Order: sequence, then structure tokens, then C-alpha cells
Amino acid sequence: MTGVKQDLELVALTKRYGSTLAVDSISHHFRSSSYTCLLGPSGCGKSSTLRMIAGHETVSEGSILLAGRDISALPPAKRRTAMMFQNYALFPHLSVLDNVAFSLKMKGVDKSERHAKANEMLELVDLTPLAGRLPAQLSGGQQQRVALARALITRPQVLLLDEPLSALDPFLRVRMRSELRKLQKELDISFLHVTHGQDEALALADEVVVMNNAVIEQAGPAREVFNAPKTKFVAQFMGGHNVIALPEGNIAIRTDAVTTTTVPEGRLEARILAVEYQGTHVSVLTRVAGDQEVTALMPDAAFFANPHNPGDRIGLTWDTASQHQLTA
Ligand SMILES: Nc1ncnc2c1ncn2[C@@H]1O[C@H](COP(=O)(O)OP(=O)(O)OP(=O)(O)O)[C@@H](O)[C@H]1O
Repeated sequence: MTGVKQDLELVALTKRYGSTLAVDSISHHFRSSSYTCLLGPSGCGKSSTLRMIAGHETVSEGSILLAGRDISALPPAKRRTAMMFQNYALFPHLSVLDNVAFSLKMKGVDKSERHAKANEMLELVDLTPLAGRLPAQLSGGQQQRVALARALITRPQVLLLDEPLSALDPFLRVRMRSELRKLQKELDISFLHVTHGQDEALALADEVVVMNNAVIEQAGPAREVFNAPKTKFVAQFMGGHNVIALPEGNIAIRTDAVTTTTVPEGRLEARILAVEYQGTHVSVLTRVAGDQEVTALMPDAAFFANPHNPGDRIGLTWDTASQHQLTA
């Protein structure tokens, strides 16, 4: 595996369902051994993209290359990709061990070899003691690990994960996401993870690919996409930003980069609409000229050193070097 570039490349990839254009000619290069999150609102085409890569959906136009080879017409099992589904899709009547070994059985691998490989995978996901159980006898997090082991046993170059954490409670979700990240590093293969949660994407991804309306709106390292959104959609979807229409055009500025002044002498004059205490920070929601809402997220000590109340007229200011001009 090491040494050989296993990059995944999408070239003008398109998916139509009748008259619905679900994926509109997207092109992207996913580096090998990277963790990428495909992020976007419901219906933007994330799952269709993932399913085309996996081979569970036909490609309408364009191609999918893995390590330079066009895999778009190959059956799923021949692509060197594996998919982990949202609902895990485990066979209820098979033990954990047999669930994990299933794809090897389909390939005609003999019992002792497939059980040995399945045991290896169970060890990888810390499930060895539960090998004999049925899926119904496992917790949600354990079922998810079985699904992971079952996908990884095929030794894929790219693991495709469709909303893998959505069925878990919030506590387990945070724990499992660090396990996913650790596993990706250990295995040194690419993970391509679909999510509609920006927190999840920022926590996990080397690269974040933001989709909207069937196209890629912005892609880049997680910090870059968060800190320097290029469009209004990305700024609002990633959160933590104000989008403000100024005479020079629309800009994005992080809410924690905006500070308040007591008299309206800052960059913008504002009236406070609401003050929300959030523990470490205080969120000050204001309205500025043109009926626009702007939030200043201040460290609690800074706010309480000079507190404001709803109705107060204040100024808002920020370092212009922190603002980003938006292109759309
Ligand atoms: N099998 C199908 N037949 C017809 N239209 C479909 C089919 N699957 C998806 N679509 C449509 O294609 C578009 C993209 O769907 P897709 O499932 O790829 O989006 P998504 O971003 O994964 O959404 P979600 O986060 O809700 O899963 C949507 O308009 C959807 O209604």
C-alpha cells in the first residue's frame, strides 16, 4: 500500500435521476491517505456522489479514477473501495464474526482463512470478546464497529462512510469520531466521510469539501474553509461568521473577531437585540444599518468588564485584515 499513490479523482462527475440533476459535473482530487469530509445540506448530492464512487449508483457522465485507473464501470467489489452504511446493514441472523467475514465467504475464501482475517479485523476495532454475539446483542457503537470491520476486511484503498455517526447519541458520536480518525491514521488509507454536520467535518477532516445545489462550492483544509469562506453560503453553513453587506460588497467576519465599543464610534453603529450568556463566551446579537444582524461573540471576562444590555446603542469594530471578501 505504501509508496503507491492511491489518489481518488472525480472528473466532471454527473448524476441525473430523470430530470433531477443530483450531481452537476463535479471534479475533485482526493489525496491518498487523507481524511475528507463531504459536507452540505440535505439534498445537495453528497450521498449520490458517494454511491457513484462505491459503484452502488451508475454514473450519468464523467469518470472516477483510483490510482489513475478508471473504476467508474467496475462492479463494487472490484473497485478497491468499501462502503459503510448509515444503518450499518448488518445481517441479523449472523454472528459478529460471520458478519465481518461475509464478503470473503462470497469470494470463496475457505472458512479458516476468512475467520482468521475476520478476527484480525475485530481486534483492530476492539471487538474480539464479542465475536460470537448477534447484532441485536450489541450497542449502537458496537454495531458500528462491526460495520467498520466488515468494510475494512476487503482491504479497500478508500473507505466510504455515509453519515456513519448519525445513529449514535451525542456522547458516543464524539467518542466514535476520534476512533474513526485514529483508525484512518493506523490504516493509512483514505476515508471519505459524508456528513451534514460542520462540527463533525471540522473535527475529523484533513480536507473539507462543501457541496451545495449539486456542485462543490468550496474545498480545502478544514481551517481554511472555516476561516476564509469564499461564498455567503459557505460562511453561513460553516457557522461562526457574520455575513455583512458593506459598500465594497459582501464580507464575512468571524463572530469572535467582532468587538463592541460603548459609544457608537466603531466601524458600524449598532443596537443590541439580545445578549446570551454561553459560559466561556457571551453572544451579543445586534442590528446595524440596512436591517442586518451582526453577532459579536466575546470572551465572558471581556463582556462583563463592560457589560451591555438589549436596547443599548454601541459601536462594532474589527480588524479589517480578518474580514473576507465574498465572491457570491
Ligand atoms: N434514487 C433517486 N431517485 C430520484 N431522485 C433521487 C434519488 N436519490 C436522490 N435523489 C435526488 O437527488 C438529489 C440529491 O440527493 P442525495 O441523496 O445525493 O443528497 P444528500 O446531499 O446526500 O442528501 P441527505 O443529506 O438528505 O442524504 C435530491 O434532490 C434527491 O431528491
